[in-house]
Amino acid sequence: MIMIFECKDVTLGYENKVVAKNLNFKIDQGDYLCVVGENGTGKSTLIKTLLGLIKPLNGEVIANVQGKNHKGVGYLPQQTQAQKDFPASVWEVVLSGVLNNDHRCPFYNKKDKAEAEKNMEKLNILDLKKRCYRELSGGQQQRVLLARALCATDSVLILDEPVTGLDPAASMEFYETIKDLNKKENVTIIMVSHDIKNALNYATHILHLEQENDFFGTVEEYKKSNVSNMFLGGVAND
Ligand SMILES: Nc1ncnc2c1ncn2[C@@H]1O[C@H](COP(=O)(O)OP(=O)(O)OP(=O)(O)O)[C@@H](O)[C@H]1O
Repeated sequence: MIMIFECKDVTLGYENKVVAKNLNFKIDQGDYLCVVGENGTGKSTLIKTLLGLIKPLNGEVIANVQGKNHKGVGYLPQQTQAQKDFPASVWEVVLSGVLNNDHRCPFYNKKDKAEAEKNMEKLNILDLKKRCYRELSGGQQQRVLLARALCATDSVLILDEPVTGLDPAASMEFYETIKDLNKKENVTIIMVSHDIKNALNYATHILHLEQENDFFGTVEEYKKSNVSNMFLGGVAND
């Protein structure tokens, strides 16, 4: 098993504010982890910490992230209204995914363009190439952002509440796409979600953040745990 992330006794938070304490968990290549929990329990703070955007207040975060062509993680942030209105073409949005620490030159080369095209094909959005991003539906926008994220990595995707605002059909389509990337291409998935039912359907592991009562384990272990019983009130066994 190739370890991708490991948190050892990690305390998450900001200056003078502890958000979560004593987190211990490990994510291996090919895992599909859903991070669940009530509002404000630190899910987004954990994501920022895994991405290295903020440092843990205590403990150790070990990251072992390597893509095929690029280093790093593909990241799909929570979309703000301003991002939804971004005035660029689909092609420009996807292509910008290749820009990372290793890419110091502001121009795109042939390899970059081939990578962007390949990921658009994979996500079935080649026909949207010339469209303006802000004129797309929510589901189409998420596919564009996913193609963009895949330009940054082919090994780890981090998604923060990716189906928020999508209708049920678009949500299911999105989940199926993520499932294919995980199962067929062994992409490690870390997804923050409030959609617990689908988290339990698709994930291999659950990290439930709750003050003083965090849980980490497989979906099967989670379904049997006290944390899930209290949180779900029976959904786990539906
Ligand atoms: N930049 C920041 N500085 C200080 N405190 C912050 C900052 N960002 C978030 N917080 C606080 O940290 C706590 C955890 O926030 P976080 O966004 O990680 O929770 P969450 O579980 O993702 O919530 P939600 O489900 O509502 O998205 C909250 O109390 C929040 O107010």
